Amino acid sequence: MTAVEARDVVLSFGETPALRGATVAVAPGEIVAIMGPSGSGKSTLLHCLAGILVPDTGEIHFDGRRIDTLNENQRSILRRDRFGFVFQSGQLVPELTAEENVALPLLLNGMKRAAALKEARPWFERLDLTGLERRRSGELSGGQAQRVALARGLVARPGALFADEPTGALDSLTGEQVMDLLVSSARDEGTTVVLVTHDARVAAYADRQVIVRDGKVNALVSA
Ligand SMILES: Nc1ncnc2c1ncn2[C@@H]1O[C@H](COP(=O)(O)OP(=O)(O)OP(=O)(O)O)[C@@H](O)[C@H]1O
Repeated sequence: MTAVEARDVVLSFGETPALRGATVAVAPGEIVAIMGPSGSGKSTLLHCLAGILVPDTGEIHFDGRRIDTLNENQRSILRRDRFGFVFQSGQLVPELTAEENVALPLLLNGMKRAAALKEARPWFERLDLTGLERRRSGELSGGQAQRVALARGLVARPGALFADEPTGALDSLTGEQVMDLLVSSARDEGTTVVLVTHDARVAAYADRQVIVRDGKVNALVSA
C-alpha cells in the first residue's frame, strides 16, 4: 500500500522536458526527501504528486486512488481536503494574524471562525510560537513565519504534506529547527510527507531520500 505515488510520469513545458518517466512510491506515514540538481524536475514532480500539475503521460495515485484523471475542480477539492502545503517563504496572508493564517485551511473547509481558531491555538505551543498568535507576517522572523506556515500545513490533519524547499529562505540553524518540528509533528500525526530540498542536512531528517536527475528518479538512498 502506498500513500502517494507517481508511475512513469512524463511532463514537458512546451519544448522543455521536465519529467521523463519519473516513478516514486511513498508509504503511509513515510517522510521522503526529493533531492537533485537545479532544473532536474524536483518541483515539477512534487507538483504532480500534489495534484497541482497533470502529467502528459503516466499516473499519479493518492491513497489507492488515481488522481491525475480527476478534473481541475475535483483536484482542487482533493488538495483542499486532504493535502497540506508548505512553500519556501512569503506564503502567509499578510493581512491576517498568525492564528488566522493557521486557521485558514479549516475556514476554507467550512469550519466556523471560533472553532477554527480554537483548533489553531494548540499549534502555537507545539511549534514554539506561544505569544505570537496575534502578530501579522511582517512582525515575524523568517523561522517563526515558516513555523506558522507549517502549523497551517498540518492543522487540517492532511493525509499528505507537500513541502517545496521549506527551509530554503532560512539560515541553517533555523532551517534545522523547522525541520525538527516538521518531522516530529508529522510523525505524531502519522502524516505522509514529500519534501523537495537541495540541502543534504535537511534531507537527512527524512526516512528516505530519492534523487531526481534529468527528469527521472534514478537513485535510492536509505537515510
Ligand atoms: N512553468 C514552467 N514553464 C516552463 N518551463 C518550466 C516551468 N517550470 C519548470 N520548467 C522547466 O522544467 C525543468 C524542471 O524544473 P523544476 O522546477 O521541476 O526543477 P527543480 O529540480 O525543482 O529545480 P530547482 O532546484 O532549480 O528549483 C527545468 O528545465 C525548468 O526550466
